This record gives sequence, C-alpha cells and structure tokens, in this order.
Amino acid sequence: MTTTPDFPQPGILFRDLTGLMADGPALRQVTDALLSRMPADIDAVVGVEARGFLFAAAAAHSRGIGVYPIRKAGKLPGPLLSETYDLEYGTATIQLQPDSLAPGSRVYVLDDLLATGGTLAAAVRLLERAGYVVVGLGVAIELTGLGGREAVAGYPVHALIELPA
Ligand SMILES: O=P(O)(O)OC[C@H]1O[C@H](OP(=O)(O)OP(=O)(O)O)[C@H](O)[C@@H]1O
Ligand SMILES: Nc1ncnc2[nH]cnc12
Repeated sequence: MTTTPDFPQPGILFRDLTGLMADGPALRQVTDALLSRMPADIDAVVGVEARGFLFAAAAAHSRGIGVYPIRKAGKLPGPLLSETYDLEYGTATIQLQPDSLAPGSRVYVLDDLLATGGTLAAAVRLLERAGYVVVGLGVAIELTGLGGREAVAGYPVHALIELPA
C-alpha cells in the first residue's frame, strides 16, 4: 500500500491499494482474509464502484456466488434507486438496479476502504430500499478518526487493518 499526501485534495492522506492489487499473492492473501470474515449464508457480494468491485468480484468468484454492483450515477440503465452522500473529499451519488436479486436476499458489501462511512451507509440504504438484508460490511482498510463505524452503526464491520486518517 502507498500513502500519498494531498491527493486528491490538499489535506487528504490517500491510501492506495493499486500496487497490492497488482501483486497476485498479495491480492489472494487480502481476498482470503476478507472471505474468512464473510458469513457463510449469503446470496451475493455487493461491490461499490470502483475499487470495491475488485475485492467483491474476487470474493464472489471464490464462494461461487454472484457479485452485485452499486455504481456511480449515470452508469446503469434504469429503473434505479439513488443515494447521495458525503465522503472525505467531496460528494457522490451511487445507484443500484433493484430486482436483480430475489427479494430478501442476504448480501455482504465489500469495499477497499472505510473513511467517513458515507459510501457504505449510502450502499446500505440502497440495498435495504431494494428489499435486501445487509448481513455485514468488509473492508481492507479502516481509517480511524473519521466516524466511519458510527455511520454504519448496527451493522457488523470487518476491517483487516486500521490506519490513522
Ligand atoms: O467512507 P467514505 O468516506 O465514504 O470513503 C470511502 C470510499 O472512498 C473511496 O471511493 P471513491 O468514492 O474515491 O471512488 P473510487 O472507488 O471510484 O475511487 C473508497 O474506495 C471508498 O469507496
Ligand atoms: N484517505 C483516503 N484514501 C483512499 N481512499 C479514500 N476514500 C476516502 N478517503 C480515502
């Protein structure tokens, strides 16, 4: 992992997993660690665009279940559900195509990193509006001091490592 100060904005310490993902054994080790915390009885893994897609697809493939994408606004054809949220460096809108999974499906959300929790909280809202059961949330990195866990209070959060924001 690399840390880049002042990216994408002044004051942000950007934690970048690009090099880890490009390293086969490291990608497998992190994916396996995420999988070891993922409950057995889930129907699909949800990946949040864009970095969440990478771990979600790897984990879903390993479990033999589907991956269900939540995308940034404007990428999916409708009908759609949308949620807008704040993150460490701006605001964003994410969208989900409801009805892609059976009603009541149990889902587990994976992303690379938890910071303010804005992204995962918005993902949970979308999934629950669509009628799915969010069983838990997994990230490789949790940035501490930004209130990320509080933003998703009540949902199990599995983080492999904690780093200061
Ligand atoms: O906890 P939060 O404050 O919401 O921040 C975490 C989110 O920020 C990053 O995504 P980003 O929105 O930068 O998009 P990207 O994955 O497309 O780079 C990261 O991959 C998480 O999804
Ligand atoms: N500091 C950070 N580094 C990488 N991704 C992030 N997403 C939100 N905050 C971040």
